[in-house]
Amino acid sequence: MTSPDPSSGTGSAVEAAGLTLSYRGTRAVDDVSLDLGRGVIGLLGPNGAGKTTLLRILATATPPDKGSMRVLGHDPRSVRGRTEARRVLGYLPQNPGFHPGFTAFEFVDYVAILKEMTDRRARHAEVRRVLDGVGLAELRGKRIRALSGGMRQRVALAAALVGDPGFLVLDEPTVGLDPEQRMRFRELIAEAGAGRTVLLSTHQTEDVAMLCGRVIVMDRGRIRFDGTPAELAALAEGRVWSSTERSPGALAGWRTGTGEFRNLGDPPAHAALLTPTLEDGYLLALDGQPVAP
Ligand SMILES: Nc1ncnc2c1ncn2[C@@H]1O[C@H](COP(=O)(O)OP(=O)(O)OP(=O)(O)O)[C@@H](O)[C@H]1O
Repeated sequence: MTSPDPSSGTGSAVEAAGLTLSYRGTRAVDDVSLDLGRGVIGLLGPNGAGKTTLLRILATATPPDKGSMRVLGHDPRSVRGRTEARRVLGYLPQNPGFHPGFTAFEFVDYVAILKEMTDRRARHAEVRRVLDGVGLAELRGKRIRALSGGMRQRVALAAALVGDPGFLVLDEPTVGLDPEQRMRFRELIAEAGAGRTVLLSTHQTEDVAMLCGRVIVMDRGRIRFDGTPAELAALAEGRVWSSTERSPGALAGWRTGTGEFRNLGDPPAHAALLTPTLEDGYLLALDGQPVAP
């Protein structure tokens, strides 16, 4: 592969400037600029924030109306640049479009064919490698319709890993997984993040807390926060407190299992402050204007 190696130096794997895309008047992505280096980067945001649209743009599945980007040095505005960018990126979409009659092997092989791996022997070796890597060596001959949700997500991840891409785009890969499957999947994502850039969209703040060195919060098409998970949690420092009744200054407050209320917002004087979580910081980042750590 001829693309720059993101593991060398401090160069960003992905650079984007002013990305904008509207759907009939709705700015799904509104002037987004990003530099993504190595590691697992979390993308959080409420429904309709524009996460999927941004991921589709970065994965070269949808061109933006405005703005520019480079994926491992390749500019997807030209056909050649797009082809090169697609060679060095892997994309796990929200709906991977499985043909349920395919086996795991056939599906990943199909994706490898789309990635223009024409040498059958080398391609099949690569399909076996990625399926082994996600723990599906034994199940590669099984039909996708017979696999559990967690196993299907592994097939989708294997497909995204074909060709050992330097940039991996994962759109809500842990949705619908039970806690054990989610934990297993986190192991695979963390492994995939070693030595490459992984952009992980999720609604699970816990995924971000467990996996990511950096988190980006998006809302209404714009980036509201970009920093470490600890910095996101710290936005709620001094703004989470417990009380015996719901406080009037609380943006959110609920009675917990202990009978005490846990409140988030503007605390009254002498409030019994609690340690904030990443979710508290996330909710405050959504509530306010763009915030810097
Ligand atoms: N193909 C489309 N046609 C029209 N509007 C769209 C299309 N795709 C997305 N949108 C709109 O763009 C906005 C952003 O949607 P997007 O799916 O990117 O958000 P999201 O953050 O991924 O949401 P979710 O977490 O629910 O997946 C929403 O207002 C959505 O309704």
